[in-house]
Amino acid sequence: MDFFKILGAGAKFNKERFKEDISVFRPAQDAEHQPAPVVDTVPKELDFFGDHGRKKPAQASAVPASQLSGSASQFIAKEDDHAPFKSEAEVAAFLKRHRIKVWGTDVPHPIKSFEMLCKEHGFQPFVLRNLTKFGFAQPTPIQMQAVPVAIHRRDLIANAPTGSGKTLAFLLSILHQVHSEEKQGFRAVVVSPTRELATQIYNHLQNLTTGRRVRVCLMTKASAAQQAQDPALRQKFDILVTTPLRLVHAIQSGEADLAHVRTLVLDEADNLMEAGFLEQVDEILAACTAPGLQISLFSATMPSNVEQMAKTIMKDPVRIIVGTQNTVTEAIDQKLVFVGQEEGKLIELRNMIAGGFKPPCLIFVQSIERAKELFHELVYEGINVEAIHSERTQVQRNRIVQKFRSGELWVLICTELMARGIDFKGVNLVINYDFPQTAQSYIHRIGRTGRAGRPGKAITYFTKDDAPHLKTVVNVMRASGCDVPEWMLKLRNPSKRDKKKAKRAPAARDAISTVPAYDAKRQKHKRQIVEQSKAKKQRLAEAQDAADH
Ligand SMILES: Nc1ncnc2c1ncn2[C@@H]1O[C@H](COP(=O)(O)OP(=O)(O)OP(=O)(O)O)[C@@H](O)[C@H]1O
Repeated sequence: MDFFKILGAGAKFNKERFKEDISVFRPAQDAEHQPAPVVDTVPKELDFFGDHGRKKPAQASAVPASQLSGSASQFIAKEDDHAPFKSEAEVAAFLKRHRIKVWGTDVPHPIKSFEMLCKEHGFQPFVLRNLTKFGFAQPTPIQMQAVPVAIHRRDLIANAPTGSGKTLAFLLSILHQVHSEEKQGFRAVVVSPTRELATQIYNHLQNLTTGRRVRVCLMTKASAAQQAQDPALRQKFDILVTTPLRLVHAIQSGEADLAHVRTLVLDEADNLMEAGFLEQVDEILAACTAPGLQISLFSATMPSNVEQMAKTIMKDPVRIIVGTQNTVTEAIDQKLVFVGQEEGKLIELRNMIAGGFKPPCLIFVQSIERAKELFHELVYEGINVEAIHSERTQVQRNRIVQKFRSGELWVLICTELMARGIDFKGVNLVINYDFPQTAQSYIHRIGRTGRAGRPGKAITYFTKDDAPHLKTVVNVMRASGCDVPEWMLKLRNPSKRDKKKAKRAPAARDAISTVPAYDAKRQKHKRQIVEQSKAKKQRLAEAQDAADH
């Protein structure tokens, strides 16, 4: 038990040590003068995704650190920012400076600025206008390299940290492709794992197409039904944003026709290529029958087996990695907190709330049931708290997301549903109330904070039952530049079997409750009855709403 007490000291992030990592998600001018990267291959002990020994990319040549040191002028656009590259050596130095690594044949040169999109790549002026209008002044490193690769219609595997601007990277290349008014129906499709993320991508796209007749469809039950009734409507859309299941239903029922699709983007690709989604992705690929389909995969995590699988559906892909693969941005202050037993978590959380904390805050738990339990514990704490999970209706989910975005909600309890891709600006704190089941889950969950260069904090609670899996998170912390105590590094990595088991099902845990077990059971039963009746009322109200419209 003493051993675990020591763990309570946690591990702290060393900001000084890895401060150059911030360049991987800041727009270009921030990154311009960051020091050259030190790590090009993943050390064996940190190789939790099995990528050890990957060769260095050909393009990255050494640049003297003296040429890269920062100064106040790094925030001022330089004259030659819009000028084409003069030599391959200049390209290599540029890539190195921005911690961009590229693999592939005949890789197109990166862009130095958004202006280059119009000057060199034939983008229409409205794109630049809208980028400026919505505050995108300079490309981030992933945008610098992924956009030219995709507009040259090369298949692409893009791996960059959470919050580093991957969405804009794939949306810009789609806009380049669909600017003509062909009206053939969907020419580009973006698939993302959740409705929330699809909605966010759709909204982003709406902003970027302001003032243009590019028609974007967010596929919902209602929009699919509309298109089923009026096939002519389908012809009017250029870009489709959807989740896999919704799209497969639409394909099977004839509501969606992907015969003219020339660009397919899988966002959170490693998630989409996991068991639950893989069949659906196969079906979507089979429905894209146009010759020369270009496929792009984007994610902050890309395990090597997924990458191997992806390559079987791609032609001569270009692979881009920004920063060190499968790590977390330096902007996030990561901490592990030992809480003893399950009930220690609630004590720790209440202490933190009583001591004052800086909202907005996201709290991740491992199941819907636990999200409900924690909500009932926190609802009387005097903080504005809500819980979001897949049992809430879509209307409720939209309303909660909107309230959290507006600051009306301070604390949002969520399941894995919200772990990927969701961009809440300014989340200050992520708490892993339940220990994440995989390294990917940890990276994506805590990646909801520390986005676009903003600072953030992540706290992960662990009990003595989580100890065998502790090393999974320790490895990510270490690879991201945290100072982790020596003894933590000496912990054994979980075995392959343990990893598989953890991935398959979350750990068994006592209910989240401050009342004795028997009372808790009775309270839970009462709560279930109240919730069922509330849900019924909500469904009736929504049905009534729909009928009124
Ligand atoms: N060039 C840019 N300049 C300034 N802000 C940007 C730029 N590109 C993107 N952003 C902002 O950065 C934030 C994160 O972007 P985005 O959601 O695309 O991250 P991501 O890399 O897809 O993260 P995740 O892996 O979590 O999905 C967003 O708020 C976005 O508006």
